[in-house]
Amino acid sequence: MKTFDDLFAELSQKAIDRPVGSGTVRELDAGVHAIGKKIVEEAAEVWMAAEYQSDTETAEEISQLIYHLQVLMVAKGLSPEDVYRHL
Ligand SMILES: N=c1c2ncn([C@@H]3O[C@H](COP(=O)(O)OP(=O)(O)OP(=O)(O)O)[C@@H](O)[C@H]3O)c2ncn1[C@@H]1O[C@H](COP(=O)(O)O)[C@@H](O)[C@H]1O
Repeated sequence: MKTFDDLFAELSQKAIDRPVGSGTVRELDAGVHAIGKKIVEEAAEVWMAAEYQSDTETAEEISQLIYHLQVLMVAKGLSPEDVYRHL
């Protein structure tokens, strides 16, 4: 099972290797404004799933929100430690 740190390491490597077909590379190229919009969209989907859908669907939406937050972190050059120090 993939953890937060595993995914972050994978996305950071994608940003360096830039493999063809990577959605992460596409999203990084779209820029912070586009990534921010995706985060807002996914956050709303988490909210709606929590109110009206199953726990499994809610967990899936949360995973997608985490993914887009991580893409933003990579775009901004932020590490997990930069975030953890505020927890
Ligand atoms: N965990 C994720 C992940 N979660 C969400 N997403 C993206 O976020 C989108 C969210 O899906 P939705 O159905 O909510 O959105 P949608 O409107 O249908 O999608 P779009 O039209 O906006 O692409 C998905 O289509 C994916 O593009 C993810 N994309 C990639 N990953 C993981 O990131 C890693 C790198 O992926 P690549 O860069 O694509 O190789 C791999 O381990 C992937 O499993």
